[in-house]
Amino acid sequence: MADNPQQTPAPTKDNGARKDFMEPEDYFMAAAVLSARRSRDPSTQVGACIVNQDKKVVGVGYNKMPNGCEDHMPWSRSKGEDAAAAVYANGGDLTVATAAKVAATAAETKLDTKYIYVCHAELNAILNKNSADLKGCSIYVTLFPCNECAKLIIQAGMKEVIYLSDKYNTSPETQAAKLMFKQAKIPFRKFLPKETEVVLQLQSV
Ligand SMILES: Nc1ccn([C@H]2C[C@H](O)[C@@H](COP(=O)(O)O)O2)c(=O)n1
Repeated sequence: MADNPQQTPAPTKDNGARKDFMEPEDYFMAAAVLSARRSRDPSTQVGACIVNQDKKVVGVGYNKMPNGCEDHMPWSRSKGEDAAAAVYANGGDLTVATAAKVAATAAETKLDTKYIYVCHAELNAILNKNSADLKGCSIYVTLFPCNECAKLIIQAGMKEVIYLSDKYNTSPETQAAKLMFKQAKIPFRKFLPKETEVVLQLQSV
């Protein structure tokens, strides 16, 4: 050891430290998954956790309506789907449901769906940051970023994206995001957990 001061000394004996502690990456993705649980979105809860080069969490976020708008904005995915669901719920037949869906879709305006209002998890994590900037940070996300979030991630100077789900991989938003990450040389990779499940005890232990 004295020969090479750069080398980290190997532990000489077992110091009694716990061996089954959570790996850093599992912890960061778990923080994203837990943040997602805060979302009121009825179909997809998304969480994000930003980590700096010292492996410190510097921001978390989840998909939510803008502050003050939570109780007023629609969570519908499409007006047509809602109309059809309502007809089904009332015991209506498929023909009526289909007709309702077609009519509603034709008349649909974006103002009736969540997409135009909701703030994505990544945006909120970025805005919640507790550091001056996010240069060189990694972002752990439960769903692959869309094109708009990709722009934010790139412009913030983040260095990598680690994602859990890529369920919208054929959408133009995801494809555009991947194209931009590749051009900007920001690697993205699917998260591979060491632990596949984290159980939290919220009562006193
Ligand atoms: N990277 C992403 C992608 C989507 N979101 C949000 C936006 C919506 O609230 C929800 C997706 O809803 P769906 O189309 O699955 O009903 O997820 C996000 O925060 N970050």
